[in-house]
Amino acid sequence: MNSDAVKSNPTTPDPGTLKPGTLKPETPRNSHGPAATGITSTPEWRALSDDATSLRNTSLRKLFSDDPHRTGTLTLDVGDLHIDVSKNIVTASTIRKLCDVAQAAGVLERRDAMFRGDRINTTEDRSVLHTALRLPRSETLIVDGVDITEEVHAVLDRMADFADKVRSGQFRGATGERITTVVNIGIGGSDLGPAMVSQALRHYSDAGIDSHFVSNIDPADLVSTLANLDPARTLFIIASKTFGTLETLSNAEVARQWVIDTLATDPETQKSVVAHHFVAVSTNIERVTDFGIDEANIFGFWDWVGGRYSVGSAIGLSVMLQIGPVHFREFLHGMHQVDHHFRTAPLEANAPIVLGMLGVLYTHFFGAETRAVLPYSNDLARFPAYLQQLTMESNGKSVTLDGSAVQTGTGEIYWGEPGTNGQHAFFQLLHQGTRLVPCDFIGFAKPTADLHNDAGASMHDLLMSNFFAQTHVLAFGKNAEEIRAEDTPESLVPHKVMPGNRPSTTILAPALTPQVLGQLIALYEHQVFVQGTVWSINPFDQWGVELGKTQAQALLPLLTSGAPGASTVDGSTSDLLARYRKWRGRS
Ligand SMILES: O=P(O)(O)OC[C@H]1O[C@H](O)[C@H](O)[C@@H](O)[C@@H]1O
Repeated sequence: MNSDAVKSNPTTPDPGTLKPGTLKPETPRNSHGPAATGITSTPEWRALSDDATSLRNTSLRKLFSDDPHRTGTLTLDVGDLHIDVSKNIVTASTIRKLCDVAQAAGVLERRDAMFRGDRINTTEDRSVLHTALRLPRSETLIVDGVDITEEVHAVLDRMADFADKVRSGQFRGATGERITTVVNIGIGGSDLGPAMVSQALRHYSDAGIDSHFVSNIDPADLVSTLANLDPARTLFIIASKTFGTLETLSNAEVARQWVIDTLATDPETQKSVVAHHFVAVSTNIERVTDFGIDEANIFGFWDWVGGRYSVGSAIGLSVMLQIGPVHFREFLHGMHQVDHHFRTAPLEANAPIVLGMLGVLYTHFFGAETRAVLPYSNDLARFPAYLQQLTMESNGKSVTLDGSAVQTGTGEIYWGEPGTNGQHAFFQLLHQGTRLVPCDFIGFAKPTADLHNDAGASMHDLLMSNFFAQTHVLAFGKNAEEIRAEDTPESLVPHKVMPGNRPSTTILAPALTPQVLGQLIALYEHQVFVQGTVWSINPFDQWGVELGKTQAQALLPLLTSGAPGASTVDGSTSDLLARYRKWRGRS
């Protein structure tokens, strides 16, 4: 390994440990061993590594004063999104090097393979075609002899027809009442996407339909949701790709009983009551019909749509019912705009590539382990949670596509809260803590609704002044000299120093419309793809969640009785189970 490679090795001790005030990052703490093969042994990676070494010794203050045109060059535009990356610790030359690495990793070839429908999800032998869900009707995509666009639009048309009927009152409950409440029962990708979008686009709700989302196996979720609902006016959507998920099926069974108990006057009417109050979204028609939902009430999708990539499929039915087919199509159009951009924009202007690669840069060369996503929009409160599944279930992997151990860190940890709430909670650590946390700030010029305080100030302006102030302060801070100039007692100066040099990306859009939300989602989806390719992992499987599920099934009998099987669990779990049984009044 030459000296350049040593510099790029994330496990090589770095003399510049993180000191408050300079934010020189400590060596990344991942322990994946020396980077001997794959992307980290390419000349492109070494060039990036050299650049990162000098970047770690500079500051955003210096970068801004060295290049007055910096902001002009370090911005990207995609659809309605204006993305300012100038407050990242990079130069235009770094962006070129990041793009070189992406190219060397085969991002472009793999991207084209994904859009073509190649089976790039190799561990499940599946195509990855969530991008086909938002193809316009006019664009043909044939995979394995099947006209994918036609299939997609056939389902969209059925959804639209159903949505129109429910929204207009043509489709009614078993007793003839209008449907005014929709409860989506699903979990993971069958919940987080529609729940997030439903909240984000609540101001597009125009047919008097109230949406609820039940996901947790914790009965508190279903109980609290059903408490104030009228079954005669409620439609349940059972959303599950596999229709085999314990949480969803248990909640669905209880909901079905609740409806039958109230509305089915005799056993003869049960079937028709279920048909009036239950529809399903799934790829598994057989299981849905076994559950008792009529085939006519099933909206299908395909195994080439990953759960966490499925909000543009029939999984979005609850959203379509709420905002209507026209706005739902605008949402899909926004996603398609970013798909098109990802396919066609030159590397350095390609927003998903640049943003995904910034995450790679901070992960490998700045010791960052997390990325905060901070929407300055209360309507986007669930966006960070949605992104957690999208990004972490996708890229939380430690073996490469060929099954060997990864030689690099993978999977940024995503977290966040809407602004300004986060400012009053964890921003202290962002500003003065010892960790480097790259932040994505997302804001909108126009409010969904505005109010004015006694001084006549627009509350949306107050929100957005915080949005702009935070990225400025994170980047430039306030040094000791500036603090002393304010007559601060010397003993307080070190406490008040704001180190600055904390990177952030600003995503600004005109308004939170269905189209803009679609753009935001696709922007993050494709970042995940870019990173997964560079790390040589499969972002489209999720084997790691299976063992916990089977273990829970195996443990279930031990929650009731300590008898046979107790000896098969470890001492800690066994003690905890005994205490649980005791507190539940069991033997
Ligand atoms: O849609 P379903 O088949 O019910 O799956 C719901 C969720 O459960 C699983 O555990 C997966 O980890 C998720 O990727 C998936 O979205």
